[in-house]
Parts: sequence; C-alpha cells; structure tokens
Amino acid sequence: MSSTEKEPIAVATNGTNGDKAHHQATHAFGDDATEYTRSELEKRSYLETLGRQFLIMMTRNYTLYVKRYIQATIAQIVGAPIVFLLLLFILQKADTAQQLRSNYHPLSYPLSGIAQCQGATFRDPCINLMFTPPADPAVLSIMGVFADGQKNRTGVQWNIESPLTDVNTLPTRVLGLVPVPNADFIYSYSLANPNVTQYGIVWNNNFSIPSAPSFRYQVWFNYSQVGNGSDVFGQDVVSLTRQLDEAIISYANNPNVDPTQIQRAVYDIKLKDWPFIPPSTTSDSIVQSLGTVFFFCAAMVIFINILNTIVQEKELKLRHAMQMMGLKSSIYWVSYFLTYAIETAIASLVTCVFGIAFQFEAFKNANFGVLYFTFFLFGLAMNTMAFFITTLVRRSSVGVLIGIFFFIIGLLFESFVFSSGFVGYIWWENVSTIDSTGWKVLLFIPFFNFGKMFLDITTLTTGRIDLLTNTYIQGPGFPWSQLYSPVPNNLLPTYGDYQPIVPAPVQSWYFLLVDILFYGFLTWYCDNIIPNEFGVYRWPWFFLTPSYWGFGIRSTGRDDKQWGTWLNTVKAAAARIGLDKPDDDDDEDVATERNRTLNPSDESFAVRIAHLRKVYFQSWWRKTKSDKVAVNNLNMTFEEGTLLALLGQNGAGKSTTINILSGMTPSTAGDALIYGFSVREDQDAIRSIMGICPQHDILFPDLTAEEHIALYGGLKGISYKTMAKITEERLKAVRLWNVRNQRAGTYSGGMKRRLSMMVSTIGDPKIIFMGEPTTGMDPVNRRHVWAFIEKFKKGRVIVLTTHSMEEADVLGDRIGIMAHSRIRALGTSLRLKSKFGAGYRISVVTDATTEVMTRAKLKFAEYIPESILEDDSAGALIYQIPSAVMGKMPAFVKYLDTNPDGIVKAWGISQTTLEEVFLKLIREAEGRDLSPQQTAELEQQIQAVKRRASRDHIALAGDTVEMKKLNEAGEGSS
Ligand SMILES: Nc1ncnc2c1ncn2[C@@H]1O[C@H](COP(=O)(O)OP(=O)(O)OP(=O)(O)O)[C@@H](O)[C@H]1O
Repeated sequence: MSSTEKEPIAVATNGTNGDKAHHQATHAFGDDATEYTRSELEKRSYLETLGRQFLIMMTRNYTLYVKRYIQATIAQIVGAPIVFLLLLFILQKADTAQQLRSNYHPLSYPLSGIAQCQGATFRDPCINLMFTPPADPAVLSIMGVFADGQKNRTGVQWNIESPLTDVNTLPTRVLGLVPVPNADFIYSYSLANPNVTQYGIVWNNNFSIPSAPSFRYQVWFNYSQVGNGSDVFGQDVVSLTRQLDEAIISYANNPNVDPTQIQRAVYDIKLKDWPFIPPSTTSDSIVQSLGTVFFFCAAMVIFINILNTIVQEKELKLRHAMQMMGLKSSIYWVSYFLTYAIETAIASLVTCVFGIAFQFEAFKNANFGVLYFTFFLFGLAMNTMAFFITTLVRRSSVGVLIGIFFFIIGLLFESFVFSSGFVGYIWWENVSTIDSTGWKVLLFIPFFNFGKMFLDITTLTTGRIDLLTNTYIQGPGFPWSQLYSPVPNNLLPTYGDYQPIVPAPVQSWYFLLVDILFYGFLTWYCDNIIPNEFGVYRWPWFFLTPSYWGFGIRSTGRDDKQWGTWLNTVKAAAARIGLDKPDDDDDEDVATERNRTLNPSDESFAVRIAHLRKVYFQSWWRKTKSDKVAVNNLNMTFEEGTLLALLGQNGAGKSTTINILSGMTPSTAGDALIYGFSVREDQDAIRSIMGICPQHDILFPDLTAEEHIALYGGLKGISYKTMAKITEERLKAVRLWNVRNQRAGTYSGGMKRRLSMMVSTIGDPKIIFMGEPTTGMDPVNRRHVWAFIEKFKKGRVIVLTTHSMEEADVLGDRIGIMAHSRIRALGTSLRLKSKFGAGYRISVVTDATTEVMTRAKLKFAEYIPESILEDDSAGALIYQIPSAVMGKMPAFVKYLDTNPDGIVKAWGISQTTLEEVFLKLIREAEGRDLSPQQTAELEQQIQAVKRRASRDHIALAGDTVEMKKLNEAGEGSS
C-alpha cells in the first residue's frame, strides 16, 4: 500500500492544515531527499570495524574525561595521590619528631614506692610480698623497716601478716608482707594460685662473722603482677630492691633497736633512659606501618569512580543504546580498561614522583621500576575487580554503596594485617605454607598482594628495629634484582626466635597479574550470563556455542526461497503451542493481514512478523498467575517505504513489540524476518540495518549534539568523510544545528527528543523503530520532525509508537491499534475511520438569528432526514451523517456549495476523528472487563472528544470563511 492511498491531511483534527505544514517544512530544508537514501557506510573487515569502534570509544572517553570532566579527572589521578602522600608526610614528620624527642635527651625521673598488688581483676584479694624464713628475728626486723619505707613513700601500710602455711589458703583481702615456711612454699603456692602473689623474697643471711655480716636475698617477681604487667624497664623491681637495701643498711647500723623507732637510711635513686644520637635511628615507621592503608585508600578513588560511571551508563541504558548501534561488548570493556589503565598509570607516576619528593625511604631507596609497577599492577587489579562488580549491579547508587563497603573492609583488613610487619609476614607464611582454601583465597584479593609487596619494599628500604638490642637495622634498599630473592633473615621481623618464611617479592606481582586476568575473565563471563536491564542473558555455557564466536550465523540474510522455509519452521513451532488457530474475535482486516503474512506463496515483504508472542514470566522455573502476556500472536507484514503507527493504551504491548523486533528483549514464541534476517538468530546483522529511537532519550548529558552523532554514527560505521556532511544535514533538519556545540544535558525535553530521533536515522538504516518520537515537542518542531520522517522513510520501513492521534493520522501509512497485547484494528487512517467511525460530520455557519437557523434546519432535514444535529450554538449547525446514508451526501454538498437560498455563510465536512475510533475500539476490547462505572467514564470521554471535535469543526468552518476572504483579496490584487 503506497503512501498516496492515505487520507489527505487537509482536515486535521485541530484545524491545522497538515499538508501545508508538511510542505513548508520540506521547503525549509531544501529538497535533498536523495541525501537521505544514499549509503553512508564504509565497507570494513571485522578487524577494521573493531579498530574503528575502539577509536570511537576512546575518543568519547577522551572527550568526557579530558575535555568535560578535566577537573574531576585531575582530582582523581593527581589530587588524590598527592593528598594521601601529604597526609603520610605530615604524620611521618610528627612521628619522627617524637622519635627524636624521646631518644636524644631523655628526662630523668625519680623512683617511686612499690605499686600495690592486684588480683585477676583490680583490687581483688592478693599478696604483695611473701618472705622466708618466717621467724628469723633479723629478717623480721629488716622487713619491718622495709614496711616503714613503703608507708613513707606511698602512704600505704604493709603489715607483717600471720604466717601462711597452707598452699590452698587464698587471701580474703589485700595482704602486705606474708611470712611463709620456705622457697618451695612460694613455688607451690604460685602454681596452685596463679597471679595472686606479687613478690617473693628468700633471705639467706649469714651473720657468722659479726664484724662482717653477709646479707643475701633472692627476689622473685611475678611479671604479670609487677607494675600491673607493664613494668617493661624493671622500674618496680628496682624500687623493691632499693627499699630492701635501705632496710638492710638501717638494720646493720642498729641491729637491736625496735625497727619502727630507728632512723631509716634513705637511698634517693633517679632513673634516666640511655641517650643516643638519633638520625641513623629514626625511620619512616609511619610509612612502613600505614603506607598500605593510605595507598589502598588512594586506589579506591578510581575504584568507586568506575563503579559509579559504568553502572550509571547501564542504568541510563546508554550502554545498550551504543550496542544497538553496533558496539561490540569486547570493545566497550577494552576501551574502559585502557582508559582507566591510563588514569592508573598517571596516578602511579604521581605517587612515585611525590613519594620521592617527600623523601620517604621507601621511595628513595627502591628501584623506580619496582615501585611504579607495584602501584600500577595494584591499580589495574583493583580496576578489573571494579569492572567485575559492575556486572552484578544495575543501579549506580547500589554500585557506590558496594564501593564504600569494599573501602571499609579493605581499610580494616590492611590496618589489621599490614600495619605490623610481623603479622603481615605471618599471614603470608600461612598463605604459602598452609594447605587451606581459606588462606589461598586471599591471593585473589588485590590489596592483600599489594600489602605484601609494599611490606617487602618498606622492610628492605626502611629496615626494622631489633627489639632485643633496641637498635635499628638499616635496610639495604630494593634494587630490581631483589625482586627474585626473599627479604633477608636479618631484616625479617622476629618474635622471640621465630622468624616467618616468606616468598620472593616478585610473587606478589605474579598474583596481581593473576588477579587482573581473573577479574577480567569474571567480568566477561558475568556480563554475558547475568540478565541485563531488559532481562536478556546468555546461558552459562554460552562460550561453548559456535554462534557466540560468530560461526554459523546467516549474515547474508534469507533470499526469496529461504524465507519460505523460515516461515514453515516458525509456523510449526507455533502450532506446537497452539498459536496456529486464529482468534475468534479477530477483526476482518487483522485476519486478512494474518493470512497474508502466513501465506508462503505470497510475495516477500521487507518485514514479516509471524506468531510473535511475549510473556513476562514472574518466576523462571514455573508459570504463575501474575505472568504477563505482553504481545500475543502478532502477525504482520511491512512493505518498504511505509510507516506503521502503533496506537494503544499504556501497557497495550507496543514497546514490547518494538523491543522484540529491535532485539532488546527475546520473544517467547514466534519470529520476525527483517530484510531476510531473523530477529531470533541474526541480531548482529539486524543491528547493522536498524535505527532505534527508544521512548527514553539515549543521550550522554555531557556530550554535545555533534559529539553524539560522531559517537553513534561512528559505531554504525559512517566514514569520517561523510560524518561532517551528515552531521550538518541532520542537525539542520531537526533544527539543532545552532546548538550543536552545547551539551545535551542543557537541552529542553523537545530538543533531546529531536536529537534522539535524529540518532536513529544515522547509518542508513533500512528499518527504524521510534518510540513516541515527538513527545514533549512544540507544534512547530513536531511538524518539522514529521516532515523529516515522511521524507526519510523512502526505501525504508519505519515502525512508530505514539499516543498522538494526530501524529498517527499524519504519518501512518497504516495504523495499528493495540489493546490487551493484540492488534485490534489495522489499516489506513481512512479505512479505520470509515469502518469504525460514525460517518461524516458537516458544519454550516449561518446567521445567528433564530429565524435563519430554523429555516436552515428545515432545509437540511429535507436533504438528509437521518442526519443528527449535534450542536446549534452561535450560528453554527453541526450534523452527524451516519455512514448508512452516505448516498444522500452529494446532493446536499451541492446545495451547500451553490447556496441557492443564501443562508450558508461557510461550511465544512470532516470524517469522524481517529481519537473517536481509538476510544471506540478500546471500549470494545475492554468491554468484557469493565465495570458499569468504568464504562460510563469511557462513554463520557467519548462524548467529550465528540464535543471537542465539533468545536474544532466550527473553528474550521470559520477559518474557511477567512481563507475565502483572503483568497478573494489575493485574486483581486493580482
Ligand atoms: N520487564 C517487564 N516485566 C514484566 N512485565 C512487563 C515488563 N515490561 C512490560 N511489562 C508488561 O507488559 C505489558 C506491555 O507493556 P509495554 O511496555 O509493551 O506497553 P506499551 O504499550 O508500550 O505501554 P506505554 O504506552 O505505557 O509505553 C504491560 O502490562 C507491562 O506491565
């Protein structure tokens, strides 16, 4: 059916002369229809196509990251590393100052009294000191003076308690000085009652030579009780012996006097740490212990950015749009991998250069290549890990949340494992030596591998403190050759005699490389098997099928003979699930279309849709009541050079039909053959001849109109040579040429729609799907777009969904009305109106006087008595003429035209509007399901539409008078 069969657009529902608008718009662009139909595509081999797509994607990334978001990019790859290094630098400086202060000239401090004992918990009953022998007068006297000294220094009285003889007697309060039978008792008591006693003194005096008495004692001290477990420098023990010695001196001078009465000798002892010259002993201990944490944080900046960017692109369906334009998934990922690899390379360079500038030992004393590759490989591994995560999420907010979660986990992990070199190396020893999956899994965490490498670097460049000798062991540096030999034993941290066994540093690089490959593989695999935003996914074994690798695809399409075979296969499959029987209530035109489509002897059409059906299942393994049949047994054909306008309420199944045909979503049954390519099997081939303008705009807010055409056109395969011409031609056609260099984010809704519509026309598509292309456009621009579409459809097929009756009326060579997943009516606008409409409407303008009006009514009733008067206000008479009495029209029209009685000032005639037809069909389709109230509402709507149509008609009649006057004036002047 050619476009000339359409109803003339002369009487448009809103009174505008569509044909006129069309003509003006065409005129405005120049008559260059041939431009639109010539081929724009370059012929390229598969590899050339990949190469070209790669360049296009890299150009897009360059535009976005360098031209548009330069500040954000610099902040990310230069700012973030510098900020983290600066923080490390400040912390390191503070720490070094602290090291210098405490070591170079330490202060002295006096010895205090002896700390009170404490039990398992603070102030539990305990024994401060046991002594033996219990009844030696000299010992008792000395211990008395000792108690006096303790009271003097601490104010606490330690009495000599009653002797303890049973190892099982526990103290009921804090005891001072407890006499015990012998040293063995102290031993047994301590084992029987751990952590109850603080000190034990075993006296062994010898007074055999009165002039040279020998005082001997042994001090037992309980490490975990003394100084409450923190007497690292022996300060408490020195205090104890100091007080004992004071008591001995006092006793030696006055052996026979009451100990409480004698003058106690006093030792005034001060302690001072050993001074040493610090420069060779300060170390970058902060970089050593916190470096991994800080550099992990720096890498997280790019990590979170990846999650946000890629998931957002998926969420806004931009990635899908690019794929619809022919972008290969592999190129998408490779271009992102490379883009972020470049960012990581720069960030790593900045880190190394500034690390050296800040004079960190880890950076100064290590080979630059070792440092650089460590940061670079770590960054790449984190990037691929982020790519993998993007395949699991659909919303960017969730992506960012996951990023933050990783951030916290990684931060805790790095702080826990790597802030102490010893713990870090023990974990690594476990990974290398313990044969457990749990430990081995750690190797797949990039920051675990990075932690080890950085630990090796800092250990070799910064050295370590030997706790035994409290000296600093300087690291020899990290030359390239060191990569292959483990950190030498003298540098490895020890715990007592224990030294962990660790692998050579290069192993961490290998594992980082493994991580990159591992997450790269997971990204590819999950990207294929996890359902996308349209629910499309591949089976887990997809990579075993030859078609995935491009084998066995009939990319040349089916010729005239093959399509017959295709039809038989589809019909046979449909018959198996009962789709072969026609619906009883099918409209006769729909039934005819169905027979034409399924008739194998009928001519070959540009597009043939057979038994197409789509069910949205709510459960993947069983049928449920809430499964939604969105398209049911659709059979249709399209001829080249025609446009089908699909009308229907929300949820009727229009978008689903388009989504199936364009390959966005798979059909449940049936198939469509588009220029010889099967929608089910030849998606790639269809994409190359298809253009799509989805219902939502597929625009990057930060790319300009020109850049959009370069991107999408480039992906389609338009040569650079043609690009400039196409860009100008198309942007002028949709009146965006003047704003071609403005970002799409700044466009109004209508401008965005025009750009989206335009994108669908590039690349010389043979079939174009347009989802509500003119939504939100003002009437002037809408007419321009219509004119463009009308001209563009030559040699192509266009399928368009719309809610605008006017649009369907103006553009549709055929109009399909969908309701409840089925096509209810199909045909030209004229056909639909005459078949489903109430007939014609005639309006006549007369004098507004009652007398003239009555005369007119009587006269008209003579010509067509069956006419129904719809309105008679303001001098206008509007009649509905039923289709059944169409035969009486010519005589009546002749009367109106000749106006023999002089009562007709102006008159007009129109058909029932498409909107009326639409509502009528919907009412019929829904009739069975509607409640009386809903039916009444629908009836009201129909009446309202009728009234509006009548008003328009009067206005139209008025316009006709005006036009007539204008014409007369024009003729007069010529
Ligand atoms: N992904 C989906 N999962 C489940 N049901 C869906 C899905 N997409 C669409 N549907 C359902 O399928 C039916 C047809 O939807 P479709 O989007 O094709 O309608 P439409 O005619 O394009 O409507 P609109 O004019 O609002 O765009 C609706 O009932 C809808 O709720």
